Amino acid sequence: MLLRKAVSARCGVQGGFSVALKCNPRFNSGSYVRTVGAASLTKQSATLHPDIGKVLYTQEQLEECLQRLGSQIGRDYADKHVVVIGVLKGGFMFCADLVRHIHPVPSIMEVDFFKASSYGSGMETSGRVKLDSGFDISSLSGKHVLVVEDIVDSGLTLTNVVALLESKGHASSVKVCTLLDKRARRKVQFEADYVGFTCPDEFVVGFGIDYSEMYRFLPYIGVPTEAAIARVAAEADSTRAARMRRLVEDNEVFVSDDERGKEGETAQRG
Ligand SMILES: O=P(O)(O)OC[C@H]1O[C@H](OP(=O)(O)OP(=O)(O)O)[C@H](O)[C@@H]1O
Ligand code: HPA
Repeated sequence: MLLRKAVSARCGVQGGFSVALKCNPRFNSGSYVRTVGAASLTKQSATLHPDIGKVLYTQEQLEECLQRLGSQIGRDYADKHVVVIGVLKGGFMFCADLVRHIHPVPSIMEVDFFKASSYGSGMETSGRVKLDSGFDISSLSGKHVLVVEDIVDSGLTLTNVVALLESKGHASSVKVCTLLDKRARRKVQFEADYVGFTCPDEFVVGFGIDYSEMYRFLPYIGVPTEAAIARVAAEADSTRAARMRRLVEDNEVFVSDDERGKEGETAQRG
């Protein structure tokens, strides 16, 4: 029989983000169990990452949001055959959590992922959206598609994704659920069907959302400090520059003076 001796611990992070945790000593090195709600809090939830200056949405707020969206979507798709498509990479965590909260469960619910990327390693959209060519669009025919995204910013990614699914997918319907809607940044008009939070015009990370591939793992959403942004940009620059130098030294690529200039320009933008 398991010895269930729960030890309460109170942990706090910036901005009143404070949660009561229970730690089961049987699983020693800090296996935390949440005192309320269904999802488990990890040790990370209780500790603010040093690169994060401000938490915008705590794990508890995200949990409430998942429950709200899960009920809305469950109601709307109750008797339908739905294919939930998470947009990679940023949508991986939100999509995985969302499907577990959809209630009632639709008649048939498939889950798939689709790679779309436009930000490269920087903080500004490149405006060019690369869509994954390996995805079998014909499999969507006659089904209801729900695209799940972490954030709508300029609106370019989802405009392209939805246009592609509508023109080539022959789905019965295509709707979009986004965790964050940063309306102030729109470059094209785009309205999501389900929105978690309307997000302020700040560069956010966490819960799947990255800056130069960093911070996707955070269980909350926050804003990185200026020092962290500068450090990560410098690291990305030196990695890119080192890769370029290696390729040139190994004679694997010929880089024209023009291209060297562009590389420098990209590096400055981070
Ligand atoms: O509305 P938009 O301006 O198009 O921005 C939104 C997109 O930007 C981010 O993806 P990113 O290109 O950074 O790729 P990732 O998902 O692999 O992180 C995010 O995950 C969205 O897909
Ligand atoms: O605020 C953001 N953070 C990270 N990636 C993004 N892609 C669009 N907006 C953002």
